[in-house]
Amino acid sequence: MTGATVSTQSGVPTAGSGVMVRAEQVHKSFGSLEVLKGIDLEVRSGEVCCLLGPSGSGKSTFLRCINHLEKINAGRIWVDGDLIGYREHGGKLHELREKEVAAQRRSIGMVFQRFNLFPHMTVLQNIVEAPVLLGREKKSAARDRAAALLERVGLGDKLRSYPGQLSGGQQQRVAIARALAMQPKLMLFDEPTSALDPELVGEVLDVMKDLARDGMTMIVVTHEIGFAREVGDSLVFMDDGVVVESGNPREVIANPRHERTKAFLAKVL
Ligand SMILES: Nc1ncnc2c1ncn2[C@@H]1O[C@H](COP(=O)(O)OP(=O)(O)OP(=O)(O)O)[C@@H](O)[C@H]1O
Repeated sequence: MTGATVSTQSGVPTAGSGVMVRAEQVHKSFGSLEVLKGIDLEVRSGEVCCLLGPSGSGKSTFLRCINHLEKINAGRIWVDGDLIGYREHGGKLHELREKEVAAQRRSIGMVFQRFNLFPHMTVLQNIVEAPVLLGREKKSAARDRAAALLERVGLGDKLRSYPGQLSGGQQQRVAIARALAMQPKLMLFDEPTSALDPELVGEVLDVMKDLARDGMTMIVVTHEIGFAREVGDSLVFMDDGVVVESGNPREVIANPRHERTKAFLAKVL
């Protein structure tokens, strides 16, 4: 989209306006496969948005577009007033430089289905490494904060353990602490509990509930309907690259308006 003319829209979100994420007509294709077909979505600061939908509907791709892991083909995404991937200047869009992209990515934490921890590093090193590598703070300060974050996710006694010595639920909690170490404005969760044994799901959801209570803005791709109902401020149901319906999670779950939402909920409930 470099050099594309910017349409002068009213109501473009600015930093501190209360809108953390706005997506407008986001399109994404892989070759001839159109995966996102015009996604519109807004998440206000401090809200938890739960993204539901069948396999292949484009949920992960959408999260990856927010976090620069994929590049959109058309549309716009703002995070806290920053246009993702682009800068507007003289009525045109210009692609951000690598450093600017890195800065945007640092403000967004992402937790994946698989924890992707470094197996040869201790839990503490796994968390300290990113902020130190990025030159954000001295190692001693980063270690103190990492230890406090591990305490927060209930792993204060596992600092010196290696990932292989932990359960899946504990590893996922380390991954959450690692994402928080960058002090993100926004947390994206891509099916954070779907690789876990059922008895470990609750401990990860509890950490996420705690984050939500503290006012973290979160977009959560999940099939945990109970979590969406209890914690979600909004529920967005996606199918085949479009938002089919969205609203208050309790209302959508109790009274889905669209047949596709009804069919999906009937399967997962
Ligand atoms: N890098 C890629 N290259 C080609 N196709 C891709 C790529 N990433 C995703 N896709 C395709 O895009 C479609 C949507 O995938 P995506 O992972 O976003 O769906 P999803 O809703 O998150 O599904 P799931 O719940 O199974 O994770 C799928 O058909 C997938 O095969």
